[in-house]
Amino acid sequence: MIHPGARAVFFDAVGTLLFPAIPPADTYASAARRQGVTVDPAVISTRFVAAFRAEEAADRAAGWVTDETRERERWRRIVAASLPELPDAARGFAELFEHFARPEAWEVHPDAAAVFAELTRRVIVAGIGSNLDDRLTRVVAGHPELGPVAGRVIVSAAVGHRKPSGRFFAEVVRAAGCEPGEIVFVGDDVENDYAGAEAAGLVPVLLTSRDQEPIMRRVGRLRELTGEPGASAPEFSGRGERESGG
Ligand SMILES: O=C(O)COP(=O)(O)O
Repeated sequence: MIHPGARAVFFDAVGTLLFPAIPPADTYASAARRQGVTVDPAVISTRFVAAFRAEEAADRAAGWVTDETRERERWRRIVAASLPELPDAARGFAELFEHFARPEAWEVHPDAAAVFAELTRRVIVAGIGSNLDDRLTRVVAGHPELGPVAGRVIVSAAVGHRKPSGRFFAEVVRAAGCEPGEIVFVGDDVENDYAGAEAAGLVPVLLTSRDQEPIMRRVGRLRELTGEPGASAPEFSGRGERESGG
């Protein structure tokens, strides 16, 4: 799946390399319980997805512009919309924002170390391109197996534009230090990762267990990127949901 002329591979973070260790809705429900409120995680999940999509729609309308302040505001609004019954909304947001900044809140895809080792062997540069904010640096630093990408973590809040903006992918190209067509971008989101990278001239690969037409370049699991068929190892999808949770 990595074409012969490739000189760099950049990975999306959430849903590709990193997965919430606990389903985000359960983490939200625990935050509510600490304030004496019981909320069904299934209800939280439905509200969360709607709030997450609303924030994405607002970003699209604003030309995908972002920064650290906008990211905090995104998550403050998503927490408020997911847990409207919290007596102390500010406390709930602060606890959840901090929770997802901790390395132990996340699991690394079990294929990651083997894939990075193979990229190193082929002298291919590896990095991360994520819509998460500055907290990602702390999360990556807390997982030794992410060491090979730790020096090239590109987050949209620092770039000033979110995926799928071409401005974001231009920064990936700059960090990779080669031509767009020499960069493979791997992610689980059809619009933000696959279509965004493709429009910017990078070579996209979708990580998905579903048979999605007309996506031509896809892998069922990370290991297939460097040539190993997925069938030899059990499927890994992470215990958490696709969205980062805060
Ligand atoms: O959805 C998020 O906030 C995390 O973004 P990512 O999937 O680009 O890492």
